[in-house]
Amino acid sequence: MSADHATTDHPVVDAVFETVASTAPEVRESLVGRRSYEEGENPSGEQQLEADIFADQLFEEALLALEGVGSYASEERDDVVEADEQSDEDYHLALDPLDGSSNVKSNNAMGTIVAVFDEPLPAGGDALVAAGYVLYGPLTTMVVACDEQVSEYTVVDGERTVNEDELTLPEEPTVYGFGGRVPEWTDDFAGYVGLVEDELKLRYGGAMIGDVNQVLTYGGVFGYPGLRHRSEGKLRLLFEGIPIAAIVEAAGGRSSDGDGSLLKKTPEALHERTPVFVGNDEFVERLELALE
Ligand SMILES: O=P(O)(O)OC[C@H]1O[C@](O)(COP(=O)(O)O)[C@@H](O)[C@@H]1O
Ligand SMILES: [Mg+2]
Ligand SMILES: [Mg+2]
Repeated sequence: MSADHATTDHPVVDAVFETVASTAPEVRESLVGRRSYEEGENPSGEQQLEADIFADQLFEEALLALEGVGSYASEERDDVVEADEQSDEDYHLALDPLDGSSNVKSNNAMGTIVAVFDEPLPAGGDALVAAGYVLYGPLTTMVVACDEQVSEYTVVDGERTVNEDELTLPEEPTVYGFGGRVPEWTDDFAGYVGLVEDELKLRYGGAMIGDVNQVLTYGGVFGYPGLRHRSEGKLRLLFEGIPIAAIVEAAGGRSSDGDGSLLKKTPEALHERTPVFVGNDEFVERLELALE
């Protein structure tokens, strides 16, 4: 990190997150009047809100215009979009423009997830250079992980200010949140949840970014498991799993697909899904033992 700790040693990464921060207020404002569903579905077969599509277009335009950004992929579109000019040095971006967008209707927290790779997409954790997210909560905050360092910013009027430049998971975990309907959980996973319930407090908001941010703040574990009728779970490896894994691991925690780190995985297809678990070491390790 550079001396003021606000930026990284990668100018394009800095430009990407500055642009994400400067776009965030517009995304927030755009939610007014865009809370209804569109006719179509996204490539994962989920209904899209007008806000999902609007945010995707805003980020695509703003980020592809940056020098050094070679391509843009998002949860809301089938294929990768390439920049007009290409170079071997380019970075490639994977975004979940609105994570937890079903929370827009009920006015609960949601986020934007950004992953920066140095290889064309789909790429795996070994090609990840930086990852971050914006959380649209009572405040707008942004967390960025790069070079094993995690910083948290407050975003006001599109400008980011550092709150914490060495964010780490608290050593004494207190919260957990798991997605999927309980009858859809496997017996092994349900058994693990029984143990977690004895030690931690349930906090589940239905937007991965909100739920993961709680784990980063209070310590604990978040997961969206493989389900009885969908063993790959719900979350997308490229747009959700890999970036969140990178942030939590850089903050001193651990990630897993139930078997090993999500950062060891490379998606074969852009919209591939995976079970996702992140949090304090001990809870993710026990999860892997429970699912063995
Ligand atoms: O409503 P469920 O099944 O608990 O699912 C919640 C999960 O789905 C998601 O909303 C999926 O993300 P999108 O809103 O980007 O599709 C996650 O943020 C969240 O963890
Ligand atoms: Mg999402
Ligand atoms: Mg989304």
